[in-house]
Amino acid sequence: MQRAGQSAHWKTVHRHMCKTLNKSLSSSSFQGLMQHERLDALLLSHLLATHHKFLKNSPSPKNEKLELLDVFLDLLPHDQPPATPPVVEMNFARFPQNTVDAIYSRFSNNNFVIHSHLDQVGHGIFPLASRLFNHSCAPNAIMAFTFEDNGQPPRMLVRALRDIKDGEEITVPYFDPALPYQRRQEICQFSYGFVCRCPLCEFSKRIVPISEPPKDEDKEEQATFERLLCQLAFSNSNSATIDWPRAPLLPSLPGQLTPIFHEDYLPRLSKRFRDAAHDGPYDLALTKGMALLAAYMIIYPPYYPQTGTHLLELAKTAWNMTISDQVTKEGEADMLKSSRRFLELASQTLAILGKEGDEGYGPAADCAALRALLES
Ligand SMILES: C[S@@+](CC[C@H](N)C(=O)[O-])C[C@H]1O[C@@H](n2cnc3c(N)ncnc32)[C@H](O)[C@@H]1O
Repeated sequence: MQRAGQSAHWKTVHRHMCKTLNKSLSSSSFQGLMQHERLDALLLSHLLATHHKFLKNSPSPKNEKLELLDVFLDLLPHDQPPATPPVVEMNFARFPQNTVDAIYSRFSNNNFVIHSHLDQVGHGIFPLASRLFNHSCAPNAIMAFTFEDNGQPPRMLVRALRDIKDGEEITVPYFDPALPYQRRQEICQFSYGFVCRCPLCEFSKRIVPISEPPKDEDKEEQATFERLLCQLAFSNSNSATIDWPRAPLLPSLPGQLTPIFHEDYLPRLSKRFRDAAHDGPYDLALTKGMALLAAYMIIYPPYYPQTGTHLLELAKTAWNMTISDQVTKEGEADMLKSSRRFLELASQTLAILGKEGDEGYGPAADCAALRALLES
């Protein structure tokens, strides 16, 4: 059944693209595009090939594919899409520029990144979501995706991160809100054609240019910085009793801590955490991991998926500490409590994202495996 479907699809659409595809993909104009523009070029060309085929052969308004294209063309266009849309060369005459422009101006504006456990796996248009959900870097909901193993496209689910009041707008993140401010504004402006005025962007706008974070060589300055960060995010220093902040932390962020928004800060800190969590020493991993968790609690809303996956890594690191030779008997009991608490918060958080298609692997399975170890 699936094979027959694929072969029909090839006849209708792929043959228009594929004969010239290899030549096109190796051309200097295609190679000069950014990674996401290449993906857009392929998707856009596919859409144009579909449009071409069905308009040419079946102009009846009852045609299902044409109706889908009508839905697509009814979406909000980008005011000023790039002058030259990226298009892969195809096996038929050039499209009229106004057709390409009409499609492209709706294309990037309504594209969503499809992810599985936060790894980007593609782009997609979901017409209902495209009509309903605006972006915020301080969203009250997230998008999750489910993947069925039956050749059907992924399904998008929108899940609330907290109670949403009657009449309050439901907003989702179109990209990772922890990206540097300038990068976030570029994506909003160039891909979607708007200026983001969410609380995180309004705050970020006031603190540019952002001062440099303490350097790795400045151990003392760095330790003071991380202590301050944890004091702001956690009401006490005991990792076994940490919780989500009761109110947003951003408004009370002192000036000394604004370097957490510097473009180098999060990538450097998460690398130091990952390296130490992998190779040890685990006490260093926990110090860096707590500082990173504190930064996430300031930047992301509570129960945000990225914080959930980090909490899971912290739970694993605390468990590894208990079975290492770095810990005393008393310290071991404390680390077990911390690991349980990290795992509890991680499980609550990742439950909101859901399984994203996995069975037997992925964060849900990791949580179950660690829970079994902690209960043994
Ligand atoms: C996926 S659509 C969202 C639904 C759209 N507002 C509609 O009415 O069809 C994306 C477009 O909505 C607008 N948009 C999304 N988030 C916005 C925001 N935070 N501020 C202003 N405009 C926004 C932009 O025009 C963007 O290109």
